[in-house]
Amino acid sequence: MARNARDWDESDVRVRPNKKGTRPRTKDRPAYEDALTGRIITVDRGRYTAILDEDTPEERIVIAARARELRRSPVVPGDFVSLVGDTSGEPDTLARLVRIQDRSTLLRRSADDTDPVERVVVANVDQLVIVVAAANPEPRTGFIDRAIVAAFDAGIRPLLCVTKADVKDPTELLDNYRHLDMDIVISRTTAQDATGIDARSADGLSARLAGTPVEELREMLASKVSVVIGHSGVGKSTLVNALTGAERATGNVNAVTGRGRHTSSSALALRVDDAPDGTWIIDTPGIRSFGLALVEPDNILQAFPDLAPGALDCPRGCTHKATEPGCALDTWVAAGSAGSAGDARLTSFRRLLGHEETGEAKELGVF
Ligand SMILES: Nc1nc2c(ncn2[C@@H]2O[C@H](COP(=O)(O)OP(=O)(O)OP(=O)(O)O)[C@@H](O)[C@H]2O)c(=O)[nH]1
Ligand SMILES: [Zn+2]
Repeated sequence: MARNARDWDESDVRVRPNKKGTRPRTKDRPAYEDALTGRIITVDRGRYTAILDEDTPEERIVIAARARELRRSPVVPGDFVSLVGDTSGEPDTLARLVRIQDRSTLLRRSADDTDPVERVVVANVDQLVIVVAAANPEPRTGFIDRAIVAAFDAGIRPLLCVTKADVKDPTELLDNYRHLDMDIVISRTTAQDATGIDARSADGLSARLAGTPVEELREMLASKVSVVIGHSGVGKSTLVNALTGAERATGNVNAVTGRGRHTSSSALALRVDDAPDGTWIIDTPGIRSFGLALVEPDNILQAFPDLAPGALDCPRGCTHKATEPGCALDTWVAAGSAGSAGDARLTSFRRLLGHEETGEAKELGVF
């Protein structure tokens, strides 16, 4: 089962327990009754950029520092936080961030599959947009499957976006995902004399993307907060820029973040253009994939809904590994119940399952 999103709050974040067992945050809370709520857009060297009074005439960007008692709690893009002190947003002012509000979802990862240390990536996102290129770089199903598992485990809806369909037909890749209830967008560039959306990439070059897929994606993002991940060079920046009008690479941050240059290594929430209020996309330049050390094996299986029913016939305690003599998944796949890509799906599932033992996933270049 997916974790219930409502079960998450900041106490799930790795905070070292207070020795006395008291929780100062709770004790201090009444003092912050006049605090204002902001949405964190980005975090950079101990400074938290928040947007306040969103979509009102008073909307403003406020920079904040964390209160002492929160020093060990990660604050990430997408977090709603309570701010006190100078929340005017005037130049050179600094507000104080006193509380991380309860999170609806929390996307975490371990640095790799054997690293139990969790890092919080983003909070309160509804969707994970997994961006892969049809070619150049070659798509890796292991990467996609791993991201789906991470999304499933966090109670976040995954979407798949395949770029560069002009370079290669992605049909074969997509055969792996036909049996999943997952929305897929196929993006491509179009001829310079055709209509489309010109968008700059991270390398400063402009590509003209076909309009229809970008509009499909824009609709899927509407009124939601989505986080995008993808390997370098897949066209993630181009896509994000097409949706937001931001030109991150050149340092011209979206109007919403206002001042200053943005270091392109930290995650940044951007408003989606021509979309309803509350439509945000969080770009994650440093994050290419997820270690799954924190994910229960059963949640890995549940993220493969084309295989999961086959495991009902497994012997009790079956680990579903390739070495299990009685694993019913082999029969399930051989019978065609998981479709024509069943073999590849089972291999991918087992590779993710085996992660904790071998580190093999990494060596095989699944990342
Ligand atoms: N042929 C083709 N090229 C594309 C497409 N989308 C993006 N590109 C090009 O691919 C290159 C990489 O695009 P970026 O947007 O910089 O890729 P990225 O995923 O942001 O890469 P990093 O910034 O390194 O993370 C650029 O030269 C783009 O113009 C596409 O659909 N088709
Ligand atoms: Zn089994």
